[in-house]
Amino acid sequence: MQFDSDSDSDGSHISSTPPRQPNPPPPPSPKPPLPVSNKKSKIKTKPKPSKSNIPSKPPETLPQQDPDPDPFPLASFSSLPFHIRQRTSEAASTSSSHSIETLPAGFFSKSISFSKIRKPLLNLEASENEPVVNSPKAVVKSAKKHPNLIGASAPTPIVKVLRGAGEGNFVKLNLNGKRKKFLNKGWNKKGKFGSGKRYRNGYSSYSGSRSKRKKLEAEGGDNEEDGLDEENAKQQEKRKGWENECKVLEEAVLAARNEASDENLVKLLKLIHGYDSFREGQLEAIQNVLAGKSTMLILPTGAGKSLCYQLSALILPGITLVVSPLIALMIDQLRQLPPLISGALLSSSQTLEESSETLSQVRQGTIKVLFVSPERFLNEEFLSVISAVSSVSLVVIDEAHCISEWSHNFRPSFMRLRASLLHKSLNVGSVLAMTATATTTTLDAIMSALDIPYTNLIQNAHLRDNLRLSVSLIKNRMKDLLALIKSSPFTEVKSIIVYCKFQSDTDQISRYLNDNNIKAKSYHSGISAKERGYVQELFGSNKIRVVVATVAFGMGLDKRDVGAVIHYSLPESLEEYVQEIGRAGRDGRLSYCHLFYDDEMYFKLRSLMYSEGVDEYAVNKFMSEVFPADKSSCGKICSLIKESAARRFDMKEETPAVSLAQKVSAIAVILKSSENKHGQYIFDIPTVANDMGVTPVELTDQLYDLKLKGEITYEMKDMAYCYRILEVPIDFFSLSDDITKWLSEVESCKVRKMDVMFNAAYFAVNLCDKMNGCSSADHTSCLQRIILDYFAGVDNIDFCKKISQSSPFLRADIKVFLQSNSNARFTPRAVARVMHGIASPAYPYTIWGKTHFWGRYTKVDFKVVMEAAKEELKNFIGKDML
Ligand SMILES: Nc1ncnc2c1ncn2[C@@H]1O[C@H](COP(=O)(O)OP(=O)(O)OP(=O)(O)O)[C@@H](O)[C@H]1O
Repeated sequence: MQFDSDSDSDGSHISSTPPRQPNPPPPPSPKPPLPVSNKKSKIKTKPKPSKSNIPSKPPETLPQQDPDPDPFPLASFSSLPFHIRQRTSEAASTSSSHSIETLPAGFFSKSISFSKIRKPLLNLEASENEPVVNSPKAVVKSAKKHPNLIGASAPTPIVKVLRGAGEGNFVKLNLNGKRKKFLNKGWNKKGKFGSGKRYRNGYSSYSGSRSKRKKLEAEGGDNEEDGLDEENAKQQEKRKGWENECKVLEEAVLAARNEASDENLVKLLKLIHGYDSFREGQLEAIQNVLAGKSTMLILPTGAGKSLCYQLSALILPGITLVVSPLIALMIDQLRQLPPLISGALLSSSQTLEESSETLSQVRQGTIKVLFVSPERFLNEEFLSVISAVSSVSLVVIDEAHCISEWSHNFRPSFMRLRASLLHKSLNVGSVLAMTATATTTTLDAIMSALDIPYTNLIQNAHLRDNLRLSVSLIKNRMKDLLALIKSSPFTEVKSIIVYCKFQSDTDQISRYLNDNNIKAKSYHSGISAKERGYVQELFGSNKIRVVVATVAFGMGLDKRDVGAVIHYSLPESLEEYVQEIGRAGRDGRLSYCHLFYDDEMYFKLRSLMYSEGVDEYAVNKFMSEVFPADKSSCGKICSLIKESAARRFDMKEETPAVSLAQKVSAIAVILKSSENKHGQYIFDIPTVANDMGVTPVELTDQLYDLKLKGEITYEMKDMAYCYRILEVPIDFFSLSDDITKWLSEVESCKVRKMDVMFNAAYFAVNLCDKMNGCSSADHTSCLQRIILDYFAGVDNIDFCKKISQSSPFLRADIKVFLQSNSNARFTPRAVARVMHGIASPAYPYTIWGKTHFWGRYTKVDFKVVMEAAKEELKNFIGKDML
């Protein structure tokens, strides 16, 4: 659950299942209450939120317009405890020093595999954005034994793509100028290349000729003998050729391993990738890594960062781990791995069997590059397998900006990837952090977390110069877009991406474009994974010309001939803008990036920046949920139930549960500690685990075994974050204060990014003196300068101040609002949200959207509105109450 999804009105939104009264909650007490809740009973008794109250981020002034969720949600339950530690502990950053420890994925390895069973393959953002999650409630029903039970109940297709495992791993390799097909397999365990028998054109054709010979013999065709001999000779020649190529490669790799000279590396580059030379930054990065120097690599999008770890991995003796934020990205990178480099991926969307198989390959040393999600990386089982088996030569942190909360895409689980963990626990040779978008602040955070010295920073300009940038004020929305696409140079462009902020816009626009004879499809996280894959495929094969997408599209997309990127809505930051325009022109050809902007969208998006914030009162409330009042709670495993809807399996009863209980103690305990609803037993995993004296993972293991045997089926409900309390903080108030300040800084940082983005667009259109190549249709020069300044930390981007810092009627309006809703209780933030038209669970649009103050003050700074609300609330309910 994200903070964006809740209100702070009574602080309860921070709790896992806030009360969802139709009416606003009571006002906050002057001091946030100390923790008093009994966690266990709360978990049991918490009401399930009604659907209408499920928190929403969208601006409810336009109810259909749901901004697509950030693929990297800012904060979650799992993240906050983490930050608690970050803020309060000077100690080493391993999980054991946390006040609480979000239980690592390994701890719940079995339960994670359950969640996979429930997830469709390409529900990528969802599955990967789930941090350390367990489902504490399960519904168990004894099942009919059926041989296909698991298959039937486990529809998830295999995500792992183990190279060399089948046809799917065919990759074309340009070896010595010739393009040939291989069944991938490069290095074997001894560090030698695989034998020629994996060469597809070798043995398969060879055996083909044997069968042909048999057939001919049977037919008594004497005259064919000569032809067969000839064919055999050809095949043997081919095989020899392959063996020679292997030898050449092997020698090249060994030469580069012995001496990472420019010459040796260029030779290898040619052999492996078929390129004649390195691009800027690549050679230096590879040489650094091979010399064991941890390196920070900042290269523009599409500049070829992946190649740096691919080649290094081939040369280095041990395994290379690549930590990536999204499964889509991992799959894409795995596909792009040259065939001689054996690769696999591990993610929380795999079944137990799949991940076990991969881990066993890792144990055997047959995997050279392993892609892994950050959650998986922090999994205890994974860490122990990796540290026990292979030497880890290199850890690559892709999209490394996710480490920093000051980036546009903060991913809490990335933050736990710290030098101390990588070097102490895994004895990693070196770390390669890569990103295309990092401001100086973000860079500082990454480099300090990963202990990378500034001498090892390789940085190149942030924009490719084949991108032509332009901006205009949008007036007639879709008509302007259509006119643009139908005008030169866009009219000549084959593949176009149109980025929108809201899902509903993407559907509407794609319909509109199709109506106007432009083949388009929409893409956002609200459509099914299958459909998304289909759209991507259509676009990839040029069967549609335009994809109208939210931020969900494009990460990891390496369609080289995207000729234009159009921003229909203002991106939230220059980082996002740079990332998205980076999808264009990856083939090096001149490509066009047009940005539409307008004040209204800016105000709306700016207001949304405040939808995630929380107040100290809310933080306190959250803390009292996290840490039960019982001081002896150290070591206890607790859970906070997520609001996500439960999924159901189709369950049929055969063996009565009581009979099963006689055989299996877990079931006996479950029957005792669960309520039976329509034949289903609903229980709390941590509670049952505690009753049994086992860990939740042991319990879920047992359940999984029973499921494999077909004894039970079950589904997980009320997803929750599980954590173990390591230490109850002594000073809740200062801790809350720290957390609140931190959250407020993060919020301000996001708002600032939005302002900078708007100001850049405004400057290009209104203030640029149109020199240095800029014109009314081409803003490349000034935008490039603004972007470079921004990433370099030059802070001169306050060109215009559209947001008001005061309003004559604000106080009066707030007063009227409070008076007319005197039965409701508000915090200043809650009032400001109403005035900005931001819905929250306690103040949903369905109720509060009707007030005519809803969204009235989006042009006035949120903080100014909050201050005014605070003053009015003081007058209204008395000074002491705030
Ligand atoms: N030295 C090179 N010469 C020619 N092409 C190259 C070279 N290095 C990489 N490329 C190609 O450039 C394209 C983009 O590379 P890659 O996907 O690694 O970019 P990236 O920096 O990771 O981009 P992003 O940040 O957008 O993911 C790929 O098709 C790759 O094969």
